[in-house]
Amino acid sequence: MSYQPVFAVEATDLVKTYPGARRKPDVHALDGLSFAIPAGTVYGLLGPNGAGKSTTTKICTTLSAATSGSARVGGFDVAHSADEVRRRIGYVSQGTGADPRQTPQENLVMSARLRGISRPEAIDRSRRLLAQFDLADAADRKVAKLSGGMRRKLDVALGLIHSPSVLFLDEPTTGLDPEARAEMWSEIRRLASEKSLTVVLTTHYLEEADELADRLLIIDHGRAVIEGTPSELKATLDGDALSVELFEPDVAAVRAAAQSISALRHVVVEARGTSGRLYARADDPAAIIGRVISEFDSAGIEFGAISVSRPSLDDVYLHYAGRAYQAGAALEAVSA
Ligand SMILES: Nc1ncnc2c1ncn2[C@@H]1O[C@H](COP(=O)(O)OP(=O)(O)OP(=O)(O)O)[C@@H](O)[C@H]1O
Repeated sequence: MSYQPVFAVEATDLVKTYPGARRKPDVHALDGLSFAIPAGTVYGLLGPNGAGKSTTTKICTTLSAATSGSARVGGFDVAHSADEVRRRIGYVSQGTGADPRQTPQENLVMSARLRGISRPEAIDRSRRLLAQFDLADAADRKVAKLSGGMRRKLDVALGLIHSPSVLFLDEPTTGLDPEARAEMWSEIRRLASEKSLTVVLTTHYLEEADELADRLLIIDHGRAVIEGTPSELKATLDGDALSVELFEPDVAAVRAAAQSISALRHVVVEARGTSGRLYARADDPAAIIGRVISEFDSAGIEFGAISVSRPSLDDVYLHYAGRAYQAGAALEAVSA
């Protein structure tokens, strides 16, 4: 039996600074990021665009060097034992890795041969992977003719051709239609059931991380925001979520009106142009909707739909990052 460390990936104080373009300041893509990924799990690296997810993946897959800090994959240091690390990992990047002029079968066999696998073994592995990913019928069609979902599945199969112990999937469902996304989710769930494989899943979809990850790390501005299982993270939040749609909001007035309702906690008001949203938490928000309506009416606040929900990862992100997940940095966020 091959040795498998307790943690498939361990990163300690990773810093990555890209030099700024002409006269622009340096970009601090990673700013002291640490995490440990238990072997045999699906681990989600979750964060908005530009959070530092791809940079983290590139360092862990030896494609980029950290400015400082260290990372170990499969027990080997990425900087000092890059070959050992490469032998143990599969990496499925955001772009497709398959040659569009070749068939899936040819791509897989070629990839296996490049890894030093014998031709009969390469053919055998490629057939097995095509069957596993439901691509057997497309095995002899040119990749250029395949749908986006089929190509993405082929990318994942290519990442597995040498039987790695850690598979890095960088945004595997970005650009896929809902049907292809659902299919990819079930492929990832199947991979998750293979205890000898650790999957590091980079995503900016909260729902995807919630659905697939055993544990997840929320990253923002190159720093860890919070880490845990999706249910642990949701359980850290007290009460349910109340959200109110706002029209032409006066942020200070909305905040004052919300704060006058003592049952509302963790009030965040965001505004962009003529629209905005109030987020708050309460033990029983449905019971205080009437109070919200009367306070807002008497303060002359224009509002639309009011919704109440159980804690979700959106709420976790809002709570720990201080702003709504979908909203960009351009939003004016005020928390209280
Ligand atoms: N080669 C580079 N040169 C300069 N800046 C870079 C480079 N690569 C990434 N960055 C910057 O580093 C930061 C983190 O980027 P990174 O691609 O790691 O984020 P991400 O979370 O993967 O985002 P996305 O979801 O958009 O891929 C961003 O500000 C990005 O613009």
